[in-house]
Amino acid sequence: MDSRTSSILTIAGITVLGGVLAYAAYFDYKRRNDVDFRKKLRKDKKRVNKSLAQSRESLAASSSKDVTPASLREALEQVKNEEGPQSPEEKEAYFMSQVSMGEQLAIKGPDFYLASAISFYRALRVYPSPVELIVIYQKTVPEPIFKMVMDMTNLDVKNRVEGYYDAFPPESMNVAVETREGRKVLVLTKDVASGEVIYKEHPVVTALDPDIQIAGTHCAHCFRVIQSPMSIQLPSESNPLSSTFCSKACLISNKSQSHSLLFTTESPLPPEITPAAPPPEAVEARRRAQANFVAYLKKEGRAAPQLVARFIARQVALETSKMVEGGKKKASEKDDFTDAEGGEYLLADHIERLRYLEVKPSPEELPLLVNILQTALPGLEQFVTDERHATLLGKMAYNAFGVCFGGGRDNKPESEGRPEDVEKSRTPYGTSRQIGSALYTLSSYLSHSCAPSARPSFSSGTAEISVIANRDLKKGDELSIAYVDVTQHPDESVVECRQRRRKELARGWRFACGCSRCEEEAKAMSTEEKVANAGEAEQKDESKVEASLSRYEDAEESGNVE
Ligand SMILES: C[S@@+](CC[C@H](N)C(=O)[O-])C[C@H]1O[C@@H](n2cnc3c(N)ncnc32)[C@H](O)[C@@H]1O
Repeated sequence: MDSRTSSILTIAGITVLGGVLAYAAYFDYKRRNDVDFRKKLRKDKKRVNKSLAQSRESLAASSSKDVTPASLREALEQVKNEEGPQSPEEKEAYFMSQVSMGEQLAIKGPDFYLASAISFYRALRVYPSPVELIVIYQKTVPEPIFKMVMDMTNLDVKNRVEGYYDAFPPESMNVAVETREGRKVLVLTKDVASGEVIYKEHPVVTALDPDIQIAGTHCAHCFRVIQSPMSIQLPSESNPLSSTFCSKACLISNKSQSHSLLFTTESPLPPEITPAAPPPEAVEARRRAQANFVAYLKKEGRAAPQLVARFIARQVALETSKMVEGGKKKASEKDDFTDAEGGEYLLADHIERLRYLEVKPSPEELPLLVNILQTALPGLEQFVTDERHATLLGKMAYNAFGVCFGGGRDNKPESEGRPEDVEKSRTPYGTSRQIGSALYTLSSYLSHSCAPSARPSFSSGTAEISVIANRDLKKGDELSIAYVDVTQHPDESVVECRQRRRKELARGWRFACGCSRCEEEAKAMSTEEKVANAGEAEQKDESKVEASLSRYEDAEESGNVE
């Protein structure tokens, strides 16, 4: 690995070490708002003493000048196996004790450099802004020690980055992610029979279509049809989107994942560490920020901005829940997104790897979202930069599924925009028949075919996706679904059906379909052409696909990441 690759890897992976860093905002908030905070920190001596003892042990184990890659690997494993501090207070105390230990050991000379590096590395693992800390280390820590810290960081990041597709997806999903012809695809890990459910997956985030949301006919969390006596609504001041829930369980999940942060004035921190009630003007500012964002969502009528907002809120919620002892992911939360085996990978790891379309967000959108985060907890706004926001929108546009029950509905209001601007989601029934959109981790990798080997189904009556085999399939076969309606309609010829679906694919996902059906139909058409002059239609068809594609060519090159 050359030094450039290594530093890119470090920068890319460093946020992984630090998680979403919600507690950075929390530190900041507490420092500014809670005078007792520092006093409490000083009292928390127990954890400090424990980590000092750990550092003394490492010191005894490594008083040698010969630091080999094997000893660095061993040191990394040791640190990773240690039980780290949990709460923000513990993290801060631990951080300070490890930095001070690192400094003292560094002064003792080269025999103690590895032990010193271990301490600095421990501090780095809990610091809210690791990249910033590395810059400080570079200027202040002796060079050989700094190099050891960086070697450990790179090794950890490399293991995590490279090991991802070994751990994900879990074996129980019956598929693996493989790269074929430069694309990531899902490949079966066992034989399946036609009609068999290959895997099921819960969504990461969902957003009902606006008309359904207003009608209150479906649960805003799981999408289940509401049985009227069961419907639950929050008071209107905490429910600006007029969400209806099918059960208390869905209401609680939705609130804890995203609703509370985005649409209520409740504290975004766990009750154990909720600071004193904010002043009325701060509550009012938060409510205004939410109302403005909701007005924007209603005006736009698109799913992607809501999916992005809910995704960011969910990440914040996952991180803040870890701020209290025992607050790691609860068993009930586990199935809500496809967990990687070993549990080392976070929601951010899964989403980070998804490809995205280059999109131009409306300039209004980010400031509105930032305002919601900032008024909920000052400091949270740091998590969404322009680039991150555009990338997330592009990920939603590229990967979201349209959720359709049965064959889908036929009362969705017509979109007013130009066909090429209409938001598209992946569904074999067509976006016009969906009730809402949902993003899944594993299913994001499903590729398209006009003669698909599998189909998405929502047979549980919720947004949980089941992927079902369309025919008998063998281990090693690639799974494909139809992103668009590929059935030939009664009023369409083969040529027209081919043209319609290829145009939709080019507009929505920016590729020219090369599936076996498209190729066979093209061949058959060139024969027909001689007989019935159908070639004209074919040429028109291809030129339309080409026109759609060339419009997006630049974006395709820069927007799709591996
Ligand atoms: C939602 S992503 C699917 C995951 C993607 N294959 C990956 O590498 O991560 C959709 C993109 O996959 C690619 N894709 C899917 N099916 C394809 C196909 N049949 N032929 C060519 N590209 C396809 C296109 O670039 C499309 O925009």
